[in-house]
Amino acid sequence: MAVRDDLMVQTQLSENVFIDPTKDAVVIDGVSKVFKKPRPLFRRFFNQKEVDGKKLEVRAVDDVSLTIKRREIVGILGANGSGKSTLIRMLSTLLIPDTGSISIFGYDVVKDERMVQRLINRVSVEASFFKKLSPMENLLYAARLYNMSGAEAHSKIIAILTRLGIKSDRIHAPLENMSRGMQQKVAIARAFLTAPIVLLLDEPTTGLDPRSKIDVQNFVEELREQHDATILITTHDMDEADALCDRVAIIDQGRMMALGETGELKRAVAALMGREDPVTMNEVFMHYTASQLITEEDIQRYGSWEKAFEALEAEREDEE
Ligand SMILES: Nc1ncnc2c1ncn2[C@@H]1O[C@H](COP(=O)(O)OP(=O)(O)OP(=O)(O)O)[C@@H](O)[C@H]1O
Repeated sequence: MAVRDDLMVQTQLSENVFIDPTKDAVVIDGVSKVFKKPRPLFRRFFNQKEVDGKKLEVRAVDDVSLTIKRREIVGILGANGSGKSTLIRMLSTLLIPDTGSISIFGYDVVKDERMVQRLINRVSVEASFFKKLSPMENLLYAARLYNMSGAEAHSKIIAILTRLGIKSDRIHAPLENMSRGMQQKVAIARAFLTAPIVLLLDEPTTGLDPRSKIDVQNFVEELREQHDATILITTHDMDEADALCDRVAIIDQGRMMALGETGELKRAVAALMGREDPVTMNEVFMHYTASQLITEEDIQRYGSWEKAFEALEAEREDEE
């Protein structure tokens, strides 16, 4: 009887893949990841933590906590090297957190690695493909790995690639002849093919032209509507974050600096800047990733938010 009750709250997604849809899709709890920088052998021998005053460790992700509900689209925003990809890699079981825990629908990324791998799908620019083969051949290969029948896969592949704006003559031509942006679309198509439960998109629209960007963004929204997908997306494009994400997390040097709906964050930063109109997402980003958070005191001291920002950034550059 207990087993039956259990099954009632579980949804079977495919063979041996069950989720409890009432659980949070992603729970990141106090996660950190430190990388060691390469150092000369004799320094390793003496276990030095610094060389010429420079740290030999990078705290890529520093005590990050974030809970994402099913069907949410959450953006991870941060400058180059702020730790976005490291976080995504830990979510997708490619890296193990040093401290803290991550679960996907209650499955732990370390203990239940195999189940997590079935629930998530990561798209990144480093996607691996057989470059001599066409998009169709590459995607049929991927579909076979997911036990999809050839006929079902074929029609789905045509629909997705067409939807992403890839012309039919390109679908059967070698991938190596396609531009980087086009290849990225094929990587996105591969993730969409299997209608993942949790989709991790690592800078999916970087390098795409404006129309292609919109194609991808619309498709991401469709995926949520039609398949109840939960989507975590890293991007440098603030307009994209604004248009697509229910909430954004801003990270800087591995630390979570802000989390909230874009409108909420815009109003909060506008209030701090003493402005009536909401500020732009670019301004929100600049505010939370400035060398230090700009406080009301700073604004009074320097005369305006902009002047305080410039002064504090100049201080940071001097220190570096
Ligand atoms: N395998 C690794 N070994 C050592 N250091 C690493 C490794 N991977 C990442 N780092 C360092 O960790 C920090 C965070 O890197 P990460 O790639 O997560 O940043 P990011 O926000 O994704 O950057 P970008 O926007 O440029 O892709 C950087 O300082 C980077 O140099």
